[in-house]
Amino acid sequence: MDTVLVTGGAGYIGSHAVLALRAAGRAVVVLDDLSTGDRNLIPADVPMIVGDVADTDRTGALLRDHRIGTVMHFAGSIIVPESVADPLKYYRNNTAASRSLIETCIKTGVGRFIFSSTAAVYGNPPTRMVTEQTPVAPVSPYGWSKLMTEQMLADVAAAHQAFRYIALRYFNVAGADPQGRAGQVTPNATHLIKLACETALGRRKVLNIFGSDYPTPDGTCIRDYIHVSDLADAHVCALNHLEKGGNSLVLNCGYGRGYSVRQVAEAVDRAAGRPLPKVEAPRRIGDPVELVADSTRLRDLLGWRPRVDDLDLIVSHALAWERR
Ligand SMILES: NC(=O)c1ccc[n+]([C@@H]2O[C@H](COP(=O)([O-])OP(=O)(O)OC[C@H]3O[C@@H](n4cnc5c(N)ncnc54)[C@H](O)[C@@H]3O)[C@@H](O)[C@H]2O)c1
Ligand SMILES: O=c1ccn([C@@H]2O[C@H](COP(=O)(O)OP(=O)(O)O[C@H]3O[C@H](CO)[C@H](O)[C@H](O)[C@H]3O)[C@@H](O)[C@H]2O)c(=O)[nH]1
Repeated sequence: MDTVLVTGGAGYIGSHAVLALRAAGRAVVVLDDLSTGDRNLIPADVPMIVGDVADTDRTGALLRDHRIGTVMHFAGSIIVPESVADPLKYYRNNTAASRSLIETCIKTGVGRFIFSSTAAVYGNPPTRMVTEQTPVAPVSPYGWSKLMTEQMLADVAAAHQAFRYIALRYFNVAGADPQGRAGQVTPNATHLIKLACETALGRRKVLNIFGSDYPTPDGTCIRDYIHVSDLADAHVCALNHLEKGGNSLVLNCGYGRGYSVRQVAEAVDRAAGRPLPKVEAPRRIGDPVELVADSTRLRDLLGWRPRVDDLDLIVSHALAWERR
């Protein structure tokens, strides 16, 4: 079996994909510039090249030398408000860097590509449940930078028969490896479950609840939180699909049910054994009211079966990681 290249493999989600690939018996090589990642998140015997995916000479040599058959492309910049303040960083490190990497794949004959996309491509969707047919309408440069990469992949796959891809649109990724081998280290992360756990451990004074007047049962926003290990498994399913000759796909990744900000905070209270300090704050600009993934296609087309679909488990794994 061919080796899999995991770009951004020293980051939060990529490191869990490395663990899932190894558990599936696959050979893996990581390419990461360590701008936000950490070498310690991946097993010591996984080869890691420190470099930028946009460095075409180095990446081309890597693809050839390691006989890479599939690229899983996690590397990128991920902070939505930062993308509003510095859009060119996102069009460089997400869109342009992905263009370079895709071109290197075409030049070296790598025919399978699995891409980390995002629910941010939907912007503020008109319906509660989001299917892959829901119109895309990003509201941030981050969302656009990812949608442009999806479009490149579709165009390149149409032009080159030997190239197939799967774009996985992640909803809210959370939790940590149940065995404590990896978790979120991303600096300046703005994610609710990470911040709530940091607050529960006294590293932050208070958890802001951004908006409590939304048209939802408890007034706070609703999201579909997917355990990072289940998401990592979805990548192994995607790899199997492409290796069996399956066609290119765009797939939502979530569980299909949502929790409110307050419900998440209460789950952190339960995991920590005491209530964390919370304060009601104004709405955060750009937040959609409710984002829940219809993940029927992921289940039906890839045979994905979640193993940790439980908010209390997600939160307890995230808290255990923060305590480490
Ligand atoms: N975390 C989420 O909730 C979420 C949601 C949707 C999509 N995504 C996507 O998933 C992917 C992984 O996100 P994450 O949460 O693991 O973030 P992360 O910051 O932990 O990981 C990104 C990794 O990529 C590396 N990197 C960044 N730019 C690089 C470059 N040019 N060349 C080589 N390496 C580079 C970083 O050092 C880091 O290890 C990203 O593409 C992100 O957009 C994440
Ligand atoms: O301290 C906080 C942090 C977040 N929230 C709220 O919690 C919900 C979830 O917020 P996150 O920042 O955890 O996640 P987002 O839904 O904003 O965005 C995440 O999911 C998106 C896809 O849906 C993108 O992929 C993006 O990269 C990723 O951060 C939102 O209503 C937000 O307002 C708070 O109330 N307080």
